[in-house]
Amino acid sequence: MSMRIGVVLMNLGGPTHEDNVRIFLKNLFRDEDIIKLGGGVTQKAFSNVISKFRAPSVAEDYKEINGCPNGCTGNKHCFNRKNKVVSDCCSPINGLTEAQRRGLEKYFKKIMPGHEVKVYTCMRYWLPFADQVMDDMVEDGITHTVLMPLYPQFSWTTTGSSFRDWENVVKEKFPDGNKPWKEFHVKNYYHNESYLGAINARIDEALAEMDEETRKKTHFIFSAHGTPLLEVRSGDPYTVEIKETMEAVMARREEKNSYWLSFQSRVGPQKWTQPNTEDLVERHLEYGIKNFLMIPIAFVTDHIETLYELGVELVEDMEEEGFEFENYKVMNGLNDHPGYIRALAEETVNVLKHEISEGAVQWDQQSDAVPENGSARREKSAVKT
Ligand SMILES: C=CC1=C(C)c2cc3[nH]c(cc4nc(cc5[nH]c(cc1n2)c(C)c5CCC(=O)O)C(CCC(=O)O)=C4C)c(C)c3C=C
Ligand SMILES: [Fe+2]
Repeated sequence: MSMRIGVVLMNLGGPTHEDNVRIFLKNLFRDEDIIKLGGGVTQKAFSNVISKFRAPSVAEDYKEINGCPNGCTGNKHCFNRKNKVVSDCCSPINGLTEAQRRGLEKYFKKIMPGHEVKVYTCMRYWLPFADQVMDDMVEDGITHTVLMPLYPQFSWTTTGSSFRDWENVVKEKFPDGNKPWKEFHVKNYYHNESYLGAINARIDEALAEMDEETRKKTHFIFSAHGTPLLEVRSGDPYTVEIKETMEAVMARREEKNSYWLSFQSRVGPQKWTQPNTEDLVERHLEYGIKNFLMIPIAFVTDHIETLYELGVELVEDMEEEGFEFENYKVMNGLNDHPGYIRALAEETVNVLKHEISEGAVQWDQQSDAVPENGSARREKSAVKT
């Protein structure tokens, strides 16, 4: 049987319509990897109540940053696409993850012309779920599966949760342990040079829109989704990996702007990782610093946390408190940046290195992440070209 590779891009997903914001949140709060209530009836009751309570205000935020204004760009399982609904309340994470899927599939056609590589998206809290993805893969005759988290840093709350969910569905679908493919996992890839290069290219794009004087006085705020401190104490590597990512990005820049790390999107009463992004910006403003480049560091697409929380809410909150910015910019998400797509391809090839013959991959030099005149240095690729 010839080899058919399936790469599964695992992400969180987001609601595609106002009517499913509540169900999306219910799915999220029911996940015992994210809210540690042990599953069972307590967790179920909690997720019912909290999702009902939270949905109306979260729906308003999604409306503000709607990712589906001209018809749905999401995956083939998208509820809107099937019913030809143009939603005014769709998370951009859906369409942008689909763009990454298409970008990677196209890239594989170029670099592995002798192999069939299909790319799928698999969302944890909204369509398509693992169950649907596996049906598609069986239909496509996949023989080798690579589980590729769209989280460069490992956390049990994100990648860990997606892997666990996948494994549960595999057990249900193939109870005799006879799944029709060999499976490979990518745990994290924050050291990947193409990934780091893509972040630096996005930083350069943002700086290129400023005059030199503004550029020099711009402070970089690397903002990551926080986690409860309890996660860190119980050994979740995410926070350390986030810090290492930031240092690796900065180590590759020739011009060193002042830079800081903070955490956003706190949910619930528990203590979360510190400092909080809004508090850190406020502290800078109090010192008279008024120029910021916000760098969403744990996220690989634009979505509610970057576009709304950083792009709208933070500025409104600071201005309400009487602060003024001279220049405030949020870096664009990596989305389908060629460097990020290449990183995903490199990590896929790396876990399959014992399965594919030498010379099967023809790396494409032109899709390198960093433009010649970028201020970031390009390091040698981690994977031989
Ligand atoms: C990228 C890393 C992420 C980590 C780590 C993470 C942990 C984490 N998240 C919640 C609760 C919520 N997260 C929500 C949205 C959301 N979370 C991430 C990423 C991480 N979460 C993304 C990319 C998104 C946005 C999805 C989109 O549609 O745009 C939400 C829903 C929104 C809201 O109600 O505010 C919740 C809730 C916890 C509790 C947690 C760690 C324990
Ligand atoms: Fe989250």
